[in-house]
Amino acid sequence: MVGTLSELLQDTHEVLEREDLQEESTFEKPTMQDMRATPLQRSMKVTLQDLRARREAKDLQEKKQPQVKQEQHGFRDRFVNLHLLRQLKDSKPQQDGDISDSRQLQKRLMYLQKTKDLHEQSKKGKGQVQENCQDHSGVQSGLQIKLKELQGKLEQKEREHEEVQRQVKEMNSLQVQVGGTDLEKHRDLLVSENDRLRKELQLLNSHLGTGKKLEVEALKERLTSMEQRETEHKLLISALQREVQQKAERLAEAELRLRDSARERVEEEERLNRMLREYQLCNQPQIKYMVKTVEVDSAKTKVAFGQLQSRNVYLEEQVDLQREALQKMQQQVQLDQQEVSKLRAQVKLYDLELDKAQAQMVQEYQSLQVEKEQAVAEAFEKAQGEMRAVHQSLDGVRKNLLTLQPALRTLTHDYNALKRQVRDFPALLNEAMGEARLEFSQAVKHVSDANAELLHKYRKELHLRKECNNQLVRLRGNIRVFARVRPITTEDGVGPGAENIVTFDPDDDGVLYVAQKGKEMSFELDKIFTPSATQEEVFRDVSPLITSCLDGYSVCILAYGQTGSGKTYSMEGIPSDPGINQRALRLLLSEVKERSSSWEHELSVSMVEIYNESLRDLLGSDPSNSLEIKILPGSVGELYVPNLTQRQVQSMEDINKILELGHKQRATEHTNLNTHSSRSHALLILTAKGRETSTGICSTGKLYLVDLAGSERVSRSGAAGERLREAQCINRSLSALGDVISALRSQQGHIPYRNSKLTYLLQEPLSREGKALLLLQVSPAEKNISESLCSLRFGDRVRAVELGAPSRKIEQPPPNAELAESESPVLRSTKGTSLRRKPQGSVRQRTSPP
Ligand SMILES: Nc1ncnc2c1ncn2[C@@H]1O[C@H](COP(=O)(O)OP(=O)(O)OP(=O)(O)O)[C@@H](O)[C@H]1O
Repeated sequence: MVGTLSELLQDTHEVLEREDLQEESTFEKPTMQDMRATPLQRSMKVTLQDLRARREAKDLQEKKQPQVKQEQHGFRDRFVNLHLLRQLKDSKPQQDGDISDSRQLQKRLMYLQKTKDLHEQSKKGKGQVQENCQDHSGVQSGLQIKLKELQGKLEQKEREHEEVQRQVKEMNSLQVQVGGTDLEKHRDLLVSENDRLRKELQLLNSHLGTGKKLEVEALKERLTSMEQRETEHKLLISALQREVQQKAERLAEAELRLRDSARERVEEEERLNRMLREYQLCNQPQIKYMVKTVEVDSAKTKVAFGQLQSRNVYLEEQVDLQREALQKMQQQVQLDQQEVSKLRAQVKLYDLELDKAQAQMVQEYQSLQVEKEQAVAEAFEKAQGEMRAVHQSLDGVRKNLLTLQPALRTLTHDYNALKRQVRDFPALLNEAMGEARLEFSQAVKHVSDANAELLHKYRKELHLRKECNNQLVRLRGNIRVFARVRPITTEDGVGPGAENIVTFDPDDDGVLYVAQKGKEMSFELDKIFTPSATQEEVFRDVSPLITSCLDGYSVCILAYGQTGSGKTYSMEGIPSDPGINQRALRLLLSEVKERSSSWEHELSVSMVEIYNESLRDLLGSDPSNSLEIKILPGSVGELYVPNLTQRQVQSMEDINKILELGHKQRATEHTNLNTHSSRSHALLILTAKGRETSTGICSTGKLYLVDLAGSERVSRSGAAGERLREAQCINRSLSALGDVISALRSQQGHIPYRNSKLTYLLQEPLSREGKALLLLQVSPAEKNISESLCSLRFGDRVRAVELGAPSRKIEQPPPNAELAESESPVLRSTKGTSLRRKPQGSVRQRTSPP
């Protein structure tokens, strides 16, 4: 039994080790499937492993059952052997009372021995069951206590065994005293058998002692690990409980047999008593002697027997107690069995679920396998196709390579050559760049030289063209048209309206551009003065015309333009920078001086104003007097202005006084457009009478310097009342001027000079006998664009007018010069200037202009 328990523990140890290994193998080496499995699959797998472990534990228990059965068979065999031995002993006939006593004693001894063995077996089985229960319930302390109790019981049994041995020795001594026969031989055999059994018992006891110690140590060692694996041990508990149940059954069977043997013992005693009585009846004397002896001995034996009986009763009580414990254990076992059945049912459920999960997993695995195989097959086919394509392209590439190799060689050759060229390229490039730069600079220089030369030639040609044009203009008698563009002033204000819209051609001083609504209009005139042109520059260009009056020409310079365009600035100028009027007088004075060696000149100046179509003498004592223009009596349409003041000028002082007086008397009024806007036409009329000292030829030239009134529209000036009338008069006179120009341009037979005082007064210079220059004053501001364009268009029309070759007015000296002088209207009167008179002897000589 001890060996069986050790083996059982060993098996348990091995099972646990196997489980450890399985756990290690399960948890340390997850397969690829585990890694790919879903959480449900993993949990199912864990459950499956748990169930497998439980099933293995169950299998182990089932394996243990044959061992237990084998042990049961061993017990049974031993019991049968003892029973046969007892029968064998019993089958020997008792020859005498001593033998019968000894047999009875031996029977008793055997009975006691059997009882002891059975008790020990039951005790061992019970102890084993208890140990197993304690072991598998995991209650170590209880196990140790039970172990100690068992050890105590074992010691007690050993003491009882020693007591029995002592009684046996006493029986042996009694037997020696009785003497030996065949029965004694049987008795010796029984004794020797008894000794052998005792030795076996001692051996078993020693095994039990050492085995128990080893088991306790092993159990202590295993206790920690068994606590950790409580769940797995429960399975073992159930298995062991089953084993306990079987052992309990076996114990019950042994008890039955024990009862049978007790009954047989009673029957045997009765049979022996009966035989003894019969024997006493047959052999009375011997029996008598023997009875005595037996009686003597029987008394002692009876005492021993009584003791043994009391002992037996005690043992039976113990057996009953053990039986009760056994019944409790059986109940516990039944409960455990119920638990086991529940667990089995659960296990079956788990098995079913496991089977289902396995089936599902297998199905999934198969479907996945199929998908995988399909995917692999498709990928394989695709890869094969791609491989084929790659092979084909590779073949093509190989062929191309073979064909391209010569080309590659040539390309390599070319590449090397190109590489060399590239290497040499920077040097070549630098060289070429240097040469190119040199050539380019030379070419640029050449071109710039050529350009400069061309420009020079162009300018020269332009100048010549101008000269020719001027010559032509002179020959044709065209009215020359100059334009002067004033700069932007503070009076133009700020903003878009004050933007400059006039630009110029840098190479041609006769072209001007006006930008209107994104378009650019060009105007070609005889000369254009930019805003930067000075009074001196303007005067320089008009001075030849001015000096021609000393030669007997009638010359007029008209400043035309809208209010504020700079007419007065150009004609009068400012004190620090005088205009054409003062400069002209100064020039004429200097010319007169220059020509004084051959010519005697007399310069006289008149200043008139045409205001509201009335002619007023600005140098007269009463400028408000209106003068009339009349035809000189006795002349052919020669005009003169009666009572017009003429002042001779011989010096700069005279000029300044005259101009100051005239300026002071000029009517100026405020308007919206110009704070000092001239509301009248102002005319400075210079008469240059000359006589050539050597020939006596006289010349009369006239210079009309006209500062016209503003040409703006009435609505724009905001005029009303008196101002409106002024504006209407101004416009009417300017309109008359335009009509005269148009008539002249179209070379009409009738020129409407008399339509206004202005044109009437300017009849001579605006006729074929005079020279005229129109100085257009232009405002560059965007807000004045319409007036500027009107002025420029007017200038365009004027420019087309051909007056014809001008004529000098010279007079041959009369035979009686004194008389002639006294009768000359020019020299005779300072009052009443003769504008045109043809006295006898005077001629108008057409000459080329100087
Ligand atoms: N070339 C110029 N350089 C500098 N300032 C100029 C120039 N032309 C005109 N101005 C200035 O423009 C303003 C108007 O000029 P100005 O009085 O001569 O105009 P206007 O045509 O005579 O006007 P109105 O017809 O009303 O008499 C003046 O202040 C004048 O000094």
